[in-house]
Amino acid sequence: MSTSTSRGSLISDDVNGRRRVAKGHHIFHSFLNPIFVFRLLLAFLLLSLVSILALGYYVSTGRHYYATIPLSRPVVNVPCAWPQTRGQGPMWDYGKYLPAVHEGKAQLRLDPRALLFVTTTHSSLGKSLAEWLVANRIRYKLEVAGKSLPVLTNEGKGKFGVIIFENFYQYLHMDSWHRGILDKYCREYQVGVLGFLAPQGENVFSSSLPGFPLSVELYSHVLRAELNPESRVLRITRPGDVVSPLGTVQKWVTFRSNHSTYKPVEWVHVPLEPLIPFDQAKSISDPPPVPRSEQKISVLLDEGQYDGIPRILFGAGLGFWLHHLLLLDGMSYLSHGRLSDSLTRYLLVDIDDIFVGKSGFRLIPPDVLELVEAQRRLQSLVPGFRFNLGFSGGFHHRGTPYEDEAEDLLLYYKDEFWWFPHMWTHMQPHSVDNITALEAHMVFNKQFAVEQGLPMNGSYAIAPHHSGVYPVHEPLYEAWKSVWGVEVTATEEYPHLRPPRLRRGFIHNGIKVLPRQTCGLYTHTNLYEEFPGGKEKLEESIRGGELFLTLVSNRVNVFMTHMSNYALDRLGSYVFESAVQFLRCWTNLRLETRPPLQLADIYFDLYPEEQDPIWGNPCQDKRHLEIWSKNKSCERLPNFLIIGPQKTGTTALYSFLSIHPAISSNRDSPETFEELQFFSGKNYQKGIDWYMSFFPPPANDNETRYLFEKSANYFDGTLVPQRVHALLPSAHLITILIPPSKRAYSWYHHQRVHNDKAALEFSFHEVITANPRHAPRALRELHNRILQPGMYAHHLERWLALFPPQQLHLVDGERLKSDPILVLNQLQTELKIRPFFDYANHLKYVDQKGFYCQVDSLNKTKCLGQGKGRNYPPMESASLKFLREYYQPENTALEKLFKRLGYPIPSWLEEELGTESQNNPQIPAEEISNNVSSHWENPGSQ
Ligand SMILES: Nc1ncnc2c1ncn2[C@@H]1O[C@H](COP(=O)(O)OS(=O)(=O)O)[C@@H](OP(=O)(O)O)[C@H]1O
Repeated sequence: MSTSTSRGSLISDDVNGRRRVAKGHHIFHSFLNPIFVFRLLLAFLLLSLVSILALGYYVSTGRHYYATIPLSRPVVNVPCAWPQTRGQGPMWDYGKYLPAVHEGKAQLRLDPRALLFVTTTHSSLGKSLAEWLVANRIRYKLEVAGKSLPVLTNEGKGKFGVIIFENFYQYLHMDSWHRGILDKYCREYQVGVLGFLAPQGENVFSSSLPGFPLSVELYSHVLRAELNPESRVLRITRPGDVVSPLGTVQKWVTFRSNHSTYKPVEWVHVPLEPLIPFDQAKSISDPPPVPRSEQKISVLLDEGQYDGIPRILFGAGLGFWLHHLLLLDGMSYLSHGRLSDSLTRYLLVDIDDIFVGKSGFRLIPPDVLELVEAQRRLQSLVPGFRFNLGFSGGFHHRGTPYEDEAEDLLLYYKDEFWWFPHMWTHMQPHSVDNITALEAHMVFNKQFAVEQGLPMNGSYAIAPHHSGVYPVHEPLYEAWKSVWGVEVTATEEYPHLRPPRLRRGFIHNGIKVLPRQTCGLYTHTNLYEEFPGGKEKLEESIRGGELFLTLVSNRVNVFMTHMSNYALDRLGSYVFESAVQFLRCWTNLRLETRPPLQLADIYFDLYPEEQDPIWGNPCQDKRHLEIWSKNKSCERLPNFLIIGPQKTGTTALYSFLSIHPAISSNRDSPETFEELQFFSGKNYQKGIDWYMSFFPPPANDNETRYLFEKSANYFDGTLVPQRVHALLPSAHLITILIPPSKRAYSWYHHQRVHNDKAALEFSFHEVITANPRHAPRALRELHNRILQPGMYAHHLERWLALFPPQQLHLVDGERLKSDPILVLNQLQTELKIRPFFDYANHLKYVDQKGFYCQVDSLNKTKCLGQGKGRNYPPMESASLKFLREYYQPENTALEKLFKRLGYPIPSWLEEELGTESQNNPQIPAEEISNNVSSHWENPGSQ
């Protein structure tokens, strides 16, 4: 039945379809009609339902939320003197002041490295200076001032391009001998000194600097600062404007001089009369008068005319953001450009999860239009700039109709942007161990990209929550390559999220991983007024703070943002437009952009040393643990390692330890047998999943068990200590030492058995006495490989630089041969292995072999193979004599090392040093560390 009104008539169809017409005067009577009342009620109910549905729609579209946000979004506003005055010249003509060129014509023999003198290793400015150098990848050597000087030259080359003093007074008060050496170095190698004048005393003072025609004054309050646009120091730094307030600096030192060697770099304005605190002013409408002020020099260049050494002096530390830039420029100036970096910075802004977000926090059509506009504005500042959009197709059209409309609009503008894939449903790849399942997710997303005709940037992908990129989940890398042909990704997590300045890149399994930066915006950071910690914090980050310094210090910047950052308040566009404008105002840096693959090539060309990763321990970082497969466990990593060196009895110790019921070794590798040689060779590139796969999975029986591995070439591998320390920082390290001459001889015979050409061609004596510079290559190499590992002290010091002595266990290899039972029993105690296993019942001396061998449960002996305990003629006395002399300095250092660590001196070492007749001096009890091992022969006690 339908109803309609027509000119006062009520026309209705009855149930039989006949049309009934009621005249107007009948209407009143109709009100009393119960059918009419019922209909009215029905109509009212219908109306209510429609209203509820309409309200529901309105609420779900997100428009309501949109209406609640402040009408005024933050508007980009970067005051800057130069854009307005450029070419018009009322202030300065900035057109004239191009970035200074610091490189001179002279060929300077200088390393691009800084020498940084700090007051103490914990002093705050010293720490900030070191951190800033690290962030800018500037190599430096840190020294505590007041101690002796480091070696300054190497083969006629200056080792440092600039000398920095955290406290310049320490340079001034250096003893004359050291000051003389340092100044001589600076003059001869044309190196400058950069110093900070730490304020001394509380009140305003004035004093002269000893030895210089220069006086300093201290001010506890300055009004504003500005740069000298004519300063030849300014290279990265551009005098953007007059700036205040001045960061966290409490006190300023200013400089005064009449000598022409001194030139201002930065000025501050100091008040001429005491300031009236604002709360004491009569009223807001009657603010205190602008105080009269005087300009003082706060950063000073000494051109070196006075004493031949150029210097740059800072009247305040890095608490004032501009000083970060001036420090870089100062180092560049004083090192004649040896410590200069390029002025180009690359910028890529990823918008992850372009379809992922809660309703109400998603883009609506005006946001999309604004995103396109913001991109156009950014393009005028960063040529070719495009937002890089990450998508999970499974979330497409999951918003309200209005939000879905925005996605349609975004896809309409698809060619304006770059696009890259996430997972289809935004799932975390580390939670899927099966490559096929991961590939299936990716294939869905790929189909989506094809259907939508997305202009894929190609070869770049990002994993949701960084999962699987680092710590590496091998199936992700494999699936990425097979489905998308991924060649580049990025993460914030390598080596760790914090501190951001230490984030680095690496290459794994053919995929280049770039470091990713954050701009302070996360999925929930959407409203300017509600920015966590206050909007001032965001402004500070943009205007000289963290975001600004990130852009300055990173040549390649890949930023992570999210879709919701471009909805609501559109903070994402605000932040990047402001940051880019601020950077352009205050620096001469040129911002450029490139697609990810090109960026990755640029990055690894700049930093080739970063290509090889250093695998960290996922269990040492809570965040890493969260994005690590539940099926992986750090219990599958070894507790201790036998690190070598080769030919010292490592196989014997390995096989004897393996008898212990609580100790398990790795399973054999098809290529390198019982040795995995993970940390020392190309296996390291295979990653930690590969390494862990050789160890038994955790047992369910609650029994404590100890895992270990032995690879005898770890001992002298250059990168090995660092790699082991990164993955196994609390591992115990066992090293076995025998006379280095004997080790060399054993290794020579080992090489002959393995048909090493040079070993077969040359006698042992010829090999060890070969000229390391002029001998044929094969001989030279053999010479080095035979002799190098015997530099015991040198190698042990490299391990000790990273591991505490308690984790290093030195085993006397001669004692291991003669009394392995004692050695193993003692080692169990040192390594705190439970339960104790008495080896007396499990090892037996076998005359035929000439060594101890295992005894099995049937009382049968099992000796090591023929390759261990070979028969070869004794070493010629001439070779022995040569080697004793060759190793003499190293053996002397080893003796000292033993004493330092609290070990008794083994008899073979005394023999090698020719000191066996002297009494082994008793080590005072208090010097003997817990590490003392009775498995060392102590001739003193014999
Ligand atoms: N119990 C037992 N059985 C056999 N051999 C023993 C044993 N204990 C120590 N040694 C000595 O170990 C030397 C081999 O050292 P490595 O096992 O470290 O060699 S390798 O680097 O793994 O190739 C080997 O060197 P060579 O004598 O030159 O063959 C042995 O002297």
